[in-house]
Amino acid sequence: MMINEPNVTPEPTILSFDNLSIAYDKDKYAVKNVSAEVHKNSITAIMGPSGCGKTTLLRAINRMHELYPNISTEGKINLYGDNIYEMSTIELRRKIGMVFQRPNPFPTMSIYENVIAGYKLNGIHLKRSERDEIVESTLRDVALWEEVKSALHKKGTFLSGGQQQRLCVARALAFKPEVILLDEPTSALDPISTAKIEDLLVDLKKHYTIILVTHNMSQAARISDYSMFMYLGQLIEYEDTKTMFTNPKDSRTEGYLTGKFG
Ligand SMILES: Nc1ncnc2c1ncn2[C@@H]1O[C@H](COP(=O)(O)OP(=O)(O)OP(=O)(O)O)[C@@H](O)[C@H]1O
Repeated sequence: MMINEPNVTPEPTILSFDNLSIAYDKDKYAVKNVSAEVHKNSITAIMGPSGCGKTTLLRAINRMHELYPNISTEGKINLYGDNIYEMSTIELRRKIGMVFQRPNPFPTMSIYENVIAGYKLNGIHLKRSERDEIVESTLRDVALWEEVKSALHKKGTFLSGGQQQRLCVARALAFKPEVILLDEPTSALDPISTAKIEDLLVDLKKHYTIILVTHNMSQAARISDYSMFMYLGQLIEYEDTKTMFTNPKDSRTEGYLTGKFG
């Protein structure tokens, strides 16, 4: 398996989890006492068996988990030291964008409208020239511009699955967020589209911080700088990816990585 080499100097912290616990129902914790610091301009993979709390932890970072009715959250998440639970969700979601498992461009919107959908939904008016600039530069960032520049006013859903997912990454990037969250972004894609998304993420970490939930261990090994292993809601191990894959400290991490469960 190809394993990403660790960076020589660790990047500064951008985001920290401070004793975070989340329960969907009273006393039924999906995330338990998670404390960790996420490094800026790097890719952090969250791994672990089904139901271990990966998606809940990821959604807590832009407060999407609050959409569930009886959810309770204890502890804090800080972005550059500021508690995200004290920010407005609008402000927070401009700083922390999200890409989902299945490509989900807004079906009634064109490619062009999808890229700038966040501005429209937030009632932010842009001049035509500003819109054009954001659409072109963001589509260039996700390596989609050349493929779609003559079809900008066609529906986003007319694109292939891999192109649609790059469009969804573009939609998340249009506000120039600090952090991009991705929940198994390639699990619905073929190997060629998956490789393109992986290359894109490695390229994007120069300007953004990326947190990725993945079931695909080789993907985590290939592209992530840091790996978290979760089990029954707890963060069992968090290391640079090379250490995690070559020298896991906890027997549960080792068991997962060697395919004993998952
Ligand atoms: N909406 C919900 N209501 C109640 N319990 C939930 C809800 N969503 C998740 N859970 C529970 O919380 C725990 C963590 O789920 P979560 O989806 O975060 O795990 P996951 O590691 O992302 O799983 P998977 O890999 O299968 O997507 C599980 O026990 C799950 O059953």
